[in-house]
Amino acid sequence: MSRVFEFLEVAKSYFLENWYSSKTLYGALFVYGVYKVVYHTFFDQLRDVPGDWISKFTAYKFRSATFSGETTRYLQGLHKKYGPVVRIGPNKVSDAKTSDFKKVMASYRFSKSASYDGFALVDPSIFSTREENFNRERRRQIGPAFSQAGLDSVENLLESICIDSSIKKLDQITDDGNGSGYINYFKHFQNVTADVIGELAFGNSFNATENGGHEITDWVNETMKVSELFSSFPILRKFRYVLPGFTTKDSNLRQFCIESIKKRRDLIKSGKFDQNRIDILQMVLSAENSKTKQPLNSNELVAEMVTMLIAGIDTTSISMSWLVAFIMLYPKVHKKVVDEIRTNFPRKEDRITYKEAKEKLPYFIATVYEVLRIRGSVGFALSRQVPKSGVHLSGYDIPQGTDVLMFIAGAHEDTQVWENPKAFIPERFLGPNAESLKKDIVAFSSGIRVCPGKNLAWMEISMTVGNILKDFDISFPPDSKLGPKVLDPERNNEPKLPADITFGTRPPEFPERDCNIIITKHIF
Ligand code: HEM
Repeated sequence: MSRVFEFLEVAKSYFLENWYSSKTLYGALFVYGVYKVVYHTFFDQLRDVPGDWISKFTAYKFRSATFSGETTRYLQGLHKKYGPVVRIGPNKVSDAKTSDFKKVMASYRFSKSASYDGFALVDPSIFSTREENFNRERRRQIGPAFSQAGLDSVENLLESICIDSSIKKLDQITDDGNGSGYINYFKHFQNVTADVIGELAFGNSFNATENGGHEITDWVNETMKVSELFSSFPILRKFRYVLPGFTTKDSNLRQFCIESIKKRRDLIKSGKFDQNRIDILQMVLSAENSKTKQPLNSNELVAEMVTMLIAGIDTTSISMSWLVAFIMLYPKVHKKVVDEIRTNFPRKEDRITYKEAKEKLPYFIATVYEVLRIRGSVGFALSRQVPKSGVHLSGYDIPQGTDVLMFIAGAHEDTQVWENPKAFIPERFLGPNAESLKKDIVAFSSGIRVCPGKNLAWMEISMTVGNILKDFDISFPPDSKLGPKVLDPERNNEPKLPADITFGTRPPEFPERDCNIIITKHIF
């Protein structure tokens, strides 16, 4: 044994003394370079997939776009240049074809990629797991909270947040300002959706709408920043248990989850819990781990609760924000939406529920669809691993093990599906093809891992925005840098939109600058 160590020592000192002066290193690098060029030219199975030359060797450009919030623009640019399937790394392609999207998402054969590991610094959850059985189990356990029966059981709660608290807050602001006042709609919507998730996944509203915010949104943002860092630089995951702030183990967020679980358990024990209420918290508390046959332990519970915060708050509030942004920038659409709402709901005391919006407000619903298409709230591409059999996507054979990134914003510009995809045209969802086009919206993904919160999100969006447009006139402040007449040459001289940034979701980049509006009480 000691001989082996002796040999290693000698080899080590030889290397340390000679590596810089020796030609060996340069020789080795040269041979490696030649090997790489020959390999990528003749043998690489992705060699025919178009893309920037450098992407054969490194995903650096994609990673740096991800890190700087430019993923959506970077991928859009590549697809414009190279077509529906583009290489973005030695082992990665991005795909912007709707039919490919549906094919890949249809089954568990394409599992989520390793980039989902460590999501939100919690244990695997319904969202981050890459295992079919785990995901199936969680979807079965939590699913009832998102079913029609589940949503019906919390409908009153949802109305009290998305209609009553929201309108009450805005009434206060306009009352203080003699009939009109300023709001930041981005912040307001974030508060409303946080309160919804507070009720459903934590058992109590966070009262963010009433109080103008709740620290939970800051905790979530902090957690997500570190989580994004891990996704861009996976090596950092190895340090997560030794560096402060790199785990939720002792965080405020975790503590908050544990306290909420305790409160719900106490409520159940005291017999005061409404047994008819089927909400997310109740579903995770009554779930059991199929291996241990035990209820979920605290790490598993925290993982699901934190996941719901992240999956449910910003996605929905950002969609509401883009909806308001587009409506305000397109006066004809604005007028049509408001006329439709106020004709069907002519009194202050009328309340627009989701059911009524679907029945009576086709133009408003079409506008929501068009906003989900043209500016969905999820900006990143959903990464999946190609299985053993490989896959044929838009004319390219993609081999096993490749990460295919299914690009939502790209699919929403697929010219085989969407006529004039860059233009904002709600009417496309009222024409003869409307029903089939609705099925081509992949904002909530599609297939086996489609967003379970889709119907909940639709309820929140229609109730919150619909009722605001009924009760208030909205307009740009005089000093606004945006407006229907401020045109953007890069959008074919359509109105300039608030700048956007992608870190998973795709919110306005400067909401404190671009999302301030004046609201004025409508006189009924
Ligand atoms: C407009 C609002 C929303 C949008 C655009 C949206 C979009 C998406 C997308 C694109 C996915 C697929 C992600 C992937 O495969 O990587 C997803 C998954 C998911 N969403 Fe949503 N979502 C929204 C609202 C919600 C809400 C309100 C909740 C719950 C409170 C929720 C819970 C989830 C969960 C748990 C998953 C993971 C499902 C799985 O992997 O099996 N989402 N969502």
